[in-house]
Amino acid sequence: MLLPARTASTICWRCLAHSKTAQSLGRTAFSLRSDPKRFYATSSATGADATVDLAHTRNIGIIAHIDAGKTTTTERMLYYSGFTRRIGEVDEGSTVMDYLPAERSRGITITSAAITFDWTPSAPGSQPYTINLIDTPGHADFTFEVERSIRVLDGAVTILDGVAGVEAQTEKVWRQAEKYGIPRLIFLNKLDRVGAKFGPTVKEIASKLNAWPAVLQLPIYEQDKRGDDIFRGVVDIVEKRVFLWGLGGDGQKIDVHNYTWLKGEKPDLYSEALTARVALVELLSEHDEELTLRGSSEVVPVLCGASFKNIGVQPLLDAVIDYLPSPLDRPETEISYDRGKTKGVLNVSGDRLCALAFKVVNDPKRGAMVFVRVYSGTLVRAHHLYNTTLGVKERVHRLLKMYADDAVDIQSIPTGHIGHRHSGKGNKHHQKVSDSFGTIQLRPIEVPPPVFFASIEPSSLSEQKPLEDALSMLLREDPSLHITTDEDSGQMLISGMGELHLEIARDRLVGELKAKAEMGRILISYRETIPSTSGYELRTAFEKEIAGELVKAGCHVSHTLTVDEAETEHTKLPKSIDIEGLKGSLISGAIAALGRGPYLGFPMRNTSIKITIDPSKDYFGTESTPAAYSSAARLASTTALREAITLNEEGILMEPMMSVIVTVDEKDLGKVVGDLSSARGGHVLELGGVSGKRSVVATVPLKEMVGYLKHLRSMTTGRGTFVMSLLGWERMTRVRAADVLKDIRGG
Ligand SMILES: Nc1nc2c(ncn2[C@@H]2O[C@H](COP(=O)(O)OP(=O)(O)OP(=O)(O)O)[C@@H](O)[C@H]2O)c(=O)[nH]1
Repeated sequence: MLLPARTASTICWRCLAHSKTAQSLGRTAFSLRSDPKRFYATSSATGADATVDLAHTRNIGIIAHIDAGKTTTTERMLYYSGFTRRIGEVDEGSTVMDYLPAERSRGITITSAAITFDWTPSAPGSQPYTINLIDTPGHADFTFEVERSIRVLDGAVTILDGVAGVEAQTEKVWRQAEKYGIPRLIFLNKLDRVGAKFGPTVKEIASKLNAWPAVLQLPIYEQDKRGDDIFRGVVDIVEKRVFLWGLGGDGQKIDVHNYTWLKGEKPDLYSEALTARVALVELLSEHDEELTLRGSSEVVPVLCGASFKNIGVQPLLDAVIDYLPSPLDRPETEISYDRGKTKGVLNVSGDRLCALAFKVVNDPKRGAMVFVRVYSGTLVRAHHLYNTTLGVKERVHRLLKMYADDAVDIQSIPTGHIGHRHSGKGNKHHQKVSDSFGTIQLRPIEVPPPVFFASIEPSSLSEQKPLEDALSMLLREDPSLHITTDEDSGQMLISGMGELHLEIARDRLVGELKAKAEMGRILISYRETIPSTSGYELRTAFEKEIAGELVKAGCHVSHTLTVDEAETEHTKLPKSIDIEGLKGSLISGAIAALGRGPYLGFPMRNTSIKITIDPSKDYFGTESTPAAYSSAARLASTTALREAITLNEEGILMEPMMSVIVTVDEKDLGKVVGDLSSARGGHVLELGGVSGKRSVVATVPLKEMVGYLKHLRSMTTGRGTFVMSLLGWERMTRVRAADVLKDIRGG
């Protein structure tokens, strides 16, 4: 059987992208839609940018485990496309994509940067393509950042470290991309490193990523004078060509040979290439039809190279064009709506503007910038939009095309494109409009619960306001950071996904946002609950002078061990009472009490509060205000919860339990398993992996995982890696809880 010609194979691969069926959809932090009543008619106006040909556009992301080489590869892409004049290096802190000072100093990506550049594929007669690229972070603390970017992409390049293979965080981001139906291709990087293994890594792609690897290239090595293997280039299985890169150059000079050369120079590799081609043809013929029918199997193109040595990046860019879909190739986007009685799903299409604001970045020069992906219609400068999250009408002040931290003003962002909206001077001029749309959700993501926290304090009283402003800016950028203020002491607590997450938040607050503040020790964020035996009821009356007026309210509270929610129940209320308003006040009071547990001030879990009002016993005088009812509910709830835990202190603290995946060499497996299960109190659930590299899946309390990376490295001579994610909270024994108490109180 013959492999289809280049165009035919491209079409075949495109079918693959097409075949991704129903996409998940949902909630978003913020989505935009033109106000159809007034602005629909004009929203299809075009600017210069609206003419961009969608078939010649790719919206792609670069995803991988930490340090696989995402930024290094992206910097080469920018260089070969002519976008930059010199290659930025992670190790020198000179990259375009990692432009934040915190990123450059640590050599890691923290926030997804977006960039637009053109690439003309190497096939003769090719037209230029526009690539909108997002480089995502690899560290597990920033998984939320990856997810919110992935959901707006049409395709992703997954980078693997040729020595480490498929690492745990790669599996995680791979599954995230799968969730949103994003077609992927794989770039097997770092093949220049000693210990790089092409074949075993391809096998790992099949076993760990559950994908069918379609090997499109094979690596070529040459021996130097000392007999060491030097990575020189790739054999292109599809085009039947050989690409060799000059050593030490900028990667622009590529020697191209045909198979006759390969047969003469490297007969073994030649026969491997023939076998690989047969395997590729068989794989394609097996999956081409099936894929469209089943849509569940994944055939993934695999390419190889060494970005740092400037090898393999140009063919990778060609592959992005050939094998990843354009916005036109993607299934129609769906939005779900909920207007109370009517709920449903709509396809987004036509001229009507529908865009998703998927991220906010505070630019030191330009202020708040909103990343926007347009799904239908055209986003035009100076037009008005309806913000479905806030229920307000907004004017588009400026539109920009971003080049990492540089920007160019544009008139419009057409369907299928990613751009930036300058958010103007906040929302204060936005006009509230009646919400005829109800709740509209487009590709929702969940903000994960924080598991670490620290106190944060201004250096002086006068710095309080600037600190609060800086924090609100940081929170706008990163919804996985949370701020809570202790109502009694006024102390602010910042919480987030991990130690690194909070350390970086601190560095950015003090460095970039110039806040004069101190952050306390980073501690684990526990949860509180009530004893399993408790069933406590309390009636409370609230009487207080607020702004010179005496206000009164009362209610009756009971709580049970169930799920996290506050319930209210009211009977026989006088007609004059606004039940809905009252209910809201009581709920907000109860929620405030649940947000700050009575034991150590951590949020409550698995606790339900029931509030009942008896008009014959509780206050309903003119002195009763909503604020008074809210305070009464808070007071009653807190007191009832406090009473419950003094009756029985056992098991009222809950700790985060983590799902941990550790990857180690075979020889270190025993040590690592022993350490996890005995020293750290974990449960080892599964041992996996083959050919010398093994993985351990375990559940371990987060408390025991603090500082684990350092320990793992010392146990495994630096070769072990791990990722973890939150599994849930578990009640702590009295002994473990006592340790926590001691630690928090500094005893
Ligand atoms: N030998 C070798 N080193 C590489 C290669 N590609 C990247 N590196 C090095 O690997 C390290 C990590 O590279 P990055 O590009 O920062 O990796 P990343 O995936 O962007 O990392 P995060 O953004 O922090 O997740 C740097 O020291 C690079 O110089 C390669 O092909 N060969």
